[in-house]
Amino acid sequence: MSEGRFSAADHGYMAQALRLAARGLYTTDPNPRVGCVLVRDGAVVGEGWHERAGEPHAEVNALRAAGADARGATCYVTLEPCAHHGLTPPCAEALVSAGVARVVAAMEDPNPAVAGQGLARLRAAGIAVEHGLLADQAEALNPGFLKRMRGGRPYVRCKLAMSLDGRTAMASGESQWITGPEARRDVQRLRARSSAILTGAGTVLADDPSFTVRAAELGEGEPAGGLRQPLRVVVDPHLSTPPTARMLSLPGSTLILTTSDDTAEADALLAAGAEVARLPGTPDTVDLDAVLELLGQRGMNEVHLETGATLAGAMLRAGLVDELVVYMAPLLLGDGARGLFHLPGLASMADRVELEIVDLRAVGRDWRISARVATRSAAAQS
Ligand SMILES: Nc1nc(O)c(N)c(N[C@@H]2O[C@H](COP(=O)(O)O)[C@@H](O)[C@H]2O)n1
Repeated sequence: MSEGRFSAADHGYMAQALRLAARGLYTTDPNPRVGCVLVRDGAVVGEGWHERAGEPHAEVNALRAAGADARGATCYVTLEPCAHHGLTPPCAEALVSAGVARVVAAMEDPNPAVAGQGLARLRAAGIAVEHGLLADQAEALNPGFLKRMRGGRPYVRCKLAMSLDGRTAMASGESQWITGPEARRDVQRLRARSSAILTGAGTVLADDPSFTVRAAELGEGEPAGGLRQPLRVVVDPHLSTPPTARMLSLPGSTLILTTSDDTAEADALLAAGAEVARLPGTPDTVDLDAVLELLGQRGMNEVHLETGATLAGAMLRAGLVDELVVYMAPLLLGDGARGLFHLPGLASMADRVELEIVDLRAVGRDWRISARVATRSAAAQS
């Protein structure tokens, strides 16, 4: 739907609502990031954003701020107001009760519990309702929530760091530190916005990573209410993660996904604080479709894939990666050093993986390249 029918003032207020929504970037999971602005007689009378699941939605926070001034106001909201009773009551009812005159939503909510019913409820109450203003920006705020609501699976962002000659580590495996401190801080932001960090047992064995979000490195101050730690998920067909792995003793939870039925190893991991789940696959591989299916069922929106060339290559080949974020450092690591993806069987140009670079920027002394991958579901639609 064309955005041309909206005024410059409409655009400005929706842009303000989008900025408010972004304040929930690290905190709203598994809920979407949503912002709301109430305007009456050319003045903002209330604004709000959704901060945390179980707490008031953006519209309710804006209505509370506006009080009686909400009557006759226009509500600019970045996602269709909800119509259902979830953890909180329906926002559409609250907007009707407050007497708002017009609602402009950036986009419809694909949550099957909402899906147009919020807008319909407002229209039924005689409120002027429009949607489709700055919809692309609203969509970009919540890639994981929207993908999960539409298809049940999370959005997968694969983070990689490489030298200018495309290497991730020396042949010996030595890899610390390819990128500079600014890029590492940027990675903390990617982790902090994610529901889960997905890795392979090979990475756990080689690097003993912590995979935590650390307030001191995030560089944005700790959100009120504390930092949310993404769920750490290890793809581990042989249950080779040691119970002494560093991540098991750090804040947050760890889920080990395996095809092994070795109960002694599973019990040792359980005793160390991990959760162990069995999935389909072979003795040497966990079915990666089943991994994403499970994470979607568990309400994971954005999955941050931080792993070695084997799992990264398998995810890419299976069409399960939505976005690559590659940090390129001004270094040459030379022959014999390791590459980004293990892609066996990619033999001819017909097998190539197509990417679309959507953003390129300097991060400290490094470059960050963000690229969209043609995923299996997108390829099937084209
Ligand atoms: N329009 C709108 N504004 C917000 O601030 C929201 N958080 C949502 N979320 C939608 O409602 C569902 C969550 O409802 P509860 O918090 O459990 O009541 C979420 O799945 C979205 O569909 N919408």
